[in-house]
Amino acid sequence: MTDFSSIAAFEAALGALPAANTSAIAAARARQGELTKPPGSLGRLEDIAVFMAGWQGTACPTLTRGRAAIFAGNHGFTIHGVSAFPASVTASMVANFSAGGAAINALAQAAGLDLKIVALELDRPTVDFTIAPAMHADECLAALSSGAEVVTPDLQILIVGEMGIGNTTAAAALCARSLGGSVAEWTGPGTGVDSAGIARKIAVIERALGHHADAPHTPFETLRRLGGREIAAIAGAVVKARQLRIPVVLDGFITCAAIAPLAAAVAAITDHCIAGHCSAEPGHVRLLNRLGLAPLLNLGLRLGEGSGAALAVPVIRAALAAHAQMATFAEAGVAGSL
Ligand SMILES: O=C(O)c1ccc[n+]([C@@H]2O[C@H](COP(=O)([O-])O)[C@@H](O)[C@H]2O)c1
Ligand SMILES: Cc1cc2nc[nH]c2cc1C
Repeated sequence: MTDFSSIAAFEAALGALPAANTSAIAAARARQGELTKPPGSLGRLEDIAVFMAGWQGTACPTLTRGRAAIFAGNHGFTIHGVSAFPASVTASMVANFSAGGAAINALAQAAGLDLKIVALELDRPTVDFTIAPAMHADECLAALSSGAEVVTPDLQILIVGEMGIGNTTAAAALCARSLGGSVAEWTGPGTGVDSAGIARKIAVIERALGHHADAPHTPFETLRRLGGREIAAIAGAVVKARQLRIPVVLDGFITCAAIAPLAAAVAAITDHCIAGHCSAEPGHVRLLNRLGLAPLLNLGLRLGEGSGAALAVPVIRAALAAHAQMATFAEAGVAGSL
């Protein structure tokens, strides 16, 4: 059984996003006001505890069952020389994930997360989007469903990450198409191309946007034409997580770009999302601003693999520990005001 077996099913899911539990939010906010600290002094930690309360539907949320889901895909437009690495690295890195040797293996373990790697037809790259849609509708639906399938109801948080040589080019195209602005504003070095490489990326994206200019501006059509399998899988996972009221931690530029087409149509799609970090890829800070998300960390990462999102999980867990374990003014006998 696939979750998104038709375009209508995906659009219906996007049109019926559940909201957080407002009474749990009010109870958690009230508890924050009673804890032994000046009001607001734990800054974002307070907001995180209240956010988690809203999605778990309880005043005192916990975080013991989290999953990092990393989606991998290959892109047809890599023939145009848009990455500092060959497309074969996508499959090689998937083997490295399976062997336990990648950054995300170490960081997921350090964060106490279950790690799930989903390689999406790496032997069959998407079509070069400068000449045709990257995916057929059924391929895009299959990718959306692959993302949804990793989201099980037992999870208390979902970390999304990706691996796909060339995918900063797809991400920039999605941002330009969904959010506007010049292609150059969304285009950066990715894995480390030089200024000539960035100029090549801009030219490739402009050709793609020109080719698809008359297509409908729906989330599905934008993902299908300009995205990739790993990108559509992330979109599917984020929507499925929302249906199950599971909060999502987004990683870098590509994971955020995966939801840009959704956010352009349904701004509330980010309500259950936390931006784990701000990537060094220059378009990411611009994209976070457009999505209305403030990143938890800013460590100069530009790796992908869900690395920055996994790093944010211990901060979220610490926010819940403070929320659950601190004494109230009444319990500690501390004066709560003048
Ligand atoms: O997460 C990010 O912001 C990020 C920024 C730059 C590169 N990446 C990773 O590098 C790959 C894409 O870079 P590129 O140069 O091949 O487009 C892909 O596997 C991403 O996971 C990821
Ligand atoms: C080695 C390597 C590891 C990666 N992890 C995510 N994107 C990547 C790109 C490269 C090139």
